[in-house]
Amino acid sequence: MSKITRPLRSALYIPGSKPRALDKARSLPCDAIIFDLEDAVSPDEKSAARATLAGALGEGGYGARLKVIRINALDTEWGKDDAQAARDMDADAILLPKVGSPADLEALAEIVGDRPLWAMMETPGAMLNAPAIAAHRSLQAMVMGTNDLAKDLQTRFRADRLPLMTGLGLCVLAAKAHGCAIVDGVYNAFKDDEGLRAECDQGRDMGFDGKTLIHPAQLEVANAAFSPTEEEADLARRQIAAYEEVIASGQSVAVVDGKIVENLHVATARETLAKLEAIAALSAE
Ligand SMILES: CC(C)(COP(=O)(O)OP(=O)(O)OC[C@H]1O[C@@H](n2cnc3c(N)ncnc32)[C@H](O)[C@@H]1OP(=O)(O)O)[C@@H](O)C(=O)NCCC(=O)NCCSC(=O)C[C@H](O)C(=O)O
Ligand SMILES: [Mg+2]
Repeated sequence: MSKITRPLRSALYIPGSKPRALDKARSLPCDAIIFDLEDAVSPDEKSAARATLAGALGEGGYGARLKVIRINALDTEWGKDDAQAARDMDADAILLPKVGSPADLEALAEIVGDRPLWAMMETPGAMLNAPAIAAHRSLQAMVMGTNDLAKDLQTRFRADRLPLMTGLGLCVLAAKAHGCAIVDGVYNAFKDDEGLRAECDQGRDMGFDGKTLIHPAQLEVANAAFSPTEEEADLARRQIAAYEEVIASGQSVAVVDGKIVENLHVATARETLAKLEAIAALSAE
């Protein structure tokens, strides 16, 4: 069971320094907003961005969207001030970049208390320490930082992300083992819908809950890719019905479309329908 039960199909980064984008986000169809104080904000704008973000969150208006603040790492000149400021802002979680071990999360927890934490998974060390990071008591979600990971691994870009697969897989395993949500990395070419769709589909197939995004134009593709399809919903309903029928007749295995359906498949089918309901509830707000 995941520590976050609401949909996380789309998590849009918004530079904390851009009032227009901060305002626009109040009407965008994203499941989560990552208010960024790190890479999307230049060094000379860092402290002004902190104040701008505090103002925007104080004003509110972000509705049911999950609000996450990405601070700078604690070993930077801005990290501690960011953490103290974020502690007092109206947000659902604080996202720490460049997490290397649970000690990094512990250092943040010392400043922000029991606020829920998210971790950027974006270094080779983080991939190797993923299970220990996922086990931290305050951690609710992992976010892949595929740009930083590719940089540290000195990989070349490949559409199939083969060089990143080991890291992505390790983080998915660690997150699932500890009930954390996990959101895939960004797709930099924000005008390339086909490339984005392919990467979202790959992430969905791997078990990611959703995708981090850098531009509003990417929302529709990600929301669709991480929503159950009509065919999946129809199959789920038929599996549940067929299984209930065989159980009533004293058996334990049904067959639907030539494939066996056991209690574990029914659990997945129920999750599919629950996810659809959660998405519908979000859209209705
Ligand atoms: C990529 C951008 C710099 C493009 O900006 P811009 O040229 O302004 O785009 P548009 O003119 O097409 O914008 C149209 C309108 O949409 C608003 N907008 C744009 N981006 C966003 C956004 N992210 N959230 C909300 N609203 C947004 C504009 O304000 C326009 O609005 P309006 O004028 O009212 O029509 C820009 O999109 C951008 O800065 N994106 C975010 C970049 C970012 O956050 N980067 C850091 C996160 S990624 C990362 O760090 C990766 C990770 O750590 C890793 O290691 O992989
Ligand atoms: Mg990064």
